[in-house]
Amino acid sequence: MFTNKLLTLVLVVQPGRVLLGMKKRWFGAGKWNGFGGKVQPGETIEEAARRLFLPENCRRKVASQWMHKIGNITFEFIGETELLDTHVFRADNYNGEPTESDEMRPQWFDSDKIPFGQMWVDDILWFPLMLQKKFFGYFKFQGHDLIIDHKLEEVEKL
Ligand SMILES: Nc1nc(NC2CC2)cc(N2CCOCC2)n1
Repeated sequence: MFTNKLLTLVLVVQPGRVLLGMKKRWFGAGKWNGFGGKVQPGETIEEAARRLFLPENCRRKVASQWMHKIGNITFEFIGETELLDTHVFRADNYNGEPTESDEMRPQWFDSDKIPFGQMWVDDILWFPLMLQKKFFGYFKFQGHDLIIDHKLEEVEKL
């Protein structure tokens, strides 16, 4: 019997570069990743993605279509009953200046120099899809560094 934890992940992709953040604490600390986290009770997945990515003073200024959903990845960890149901968005029209927070230290990376060695091990598998398509993914992990099984499927609609 599994329970689902709803999570968001926002990637800012611009011509030739991707914005990532160095996670400074808690789950995934020490890894580069997109921006996101837990969906709170009473908010939609999209509202959570905005809240977790946009600083409070910018939220009103950014139109709702500033991001679009491009993926949904389910992570299972052997021996654990909670699945991470992660909803992935791209925010290509974001032209703000990313600022460091308690959680994340932002940095731009050339698209051909993504630091996969310092990221979750699944990222190298789905990032190429994220740049072009929409996709469903499923990853079964043993611990946090070993992928036992995975599926990736490009889709027209999520
Ligand atoms: N890129 C990435 N890869 C993940 N892999 C699974 C842990 C093994 C999780 C994850 N996030 C989960 C937490 O919320 C942000 C995104 N983000």
